[in-house]
Amino acid sequence: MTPSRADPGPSRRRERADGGRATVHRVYVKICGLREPGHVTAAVEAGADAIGFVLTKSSRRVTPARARELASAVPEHVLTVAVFAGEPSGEVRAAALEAGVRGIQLHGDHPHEDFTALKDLGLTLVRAGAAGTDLRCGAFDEDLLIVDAPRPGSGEPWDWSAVRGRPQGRWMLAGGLDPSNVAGAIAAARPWGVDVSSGVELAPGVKDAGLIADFVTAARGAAGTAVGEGEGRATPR
Ligand SMILES: O=C(O)c1ccccc1NCC(=O)[C@H](O)[C@H](O)COP(=O)(O)O
Repeated sequence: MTPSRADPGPSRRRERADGGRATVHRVYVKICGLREPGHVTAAVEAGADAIGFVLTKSSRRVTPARARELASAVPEHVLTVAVFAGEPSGEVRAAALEAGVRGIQLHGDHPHEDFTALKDLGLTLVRAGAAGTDLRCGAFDEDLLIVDAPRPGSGEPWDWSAVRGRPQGRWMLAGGLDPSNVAGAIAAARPWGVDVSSGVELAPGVKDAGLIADFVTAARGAAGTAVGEGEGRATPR
């Protein structure tokens, strides 16, 4: 992984009310399930770090060809990710190459071997699962980890605070986030980044540019956990 792809930039030192100094980490933001060029532009202009295209069974599904079309408009500094859930690694490989994305997200019960089988592509690998999975980013040789609700893409909130201090490394919180609750969720779970789909939609699969901008602004107003400090302590890849 090229560091800039998933690098949130330098943490800032902020003066605390008691005169001490706290490190404020710029929260990494991924907007998932995009299907329209206008929404891709909205996410890029809002300052998203990563954009996801769902290539698995979902109301948000796009074809690899459509994902390629959408990804072609995304600048280099924004990570483009193809999302899969349960497909064999050979199928994932072919679809991701056709889509021309820079990252692959495997959701759910993909075994370690699937990540190993895709490693030679040189793409950013993202592992996603619910809180019961291994919460160490890198445990499956992945570059980024998403800790999600039991039903991905459902928009259902869960007890985000339950994982506070448990995941290690570059991990994103997901599941039921929206512009109104993302700052509270970040305060509760102290993730390195956040990922959203339903919370920036008007209806399943229908994104809204205003909600995307509101979400990025709200997330960026919150202080995330820098990897290697406090609850986020880990050795990132
Ligand atoms: O978005 C989907 O429809 C989807 C379907 C199957 C596997 C994964 C899917 N989405 C993956 C994501 O990364 C979502 O952004 C994440 O689950 C959060 O979704 P939401 O609760 O809707 O914000």
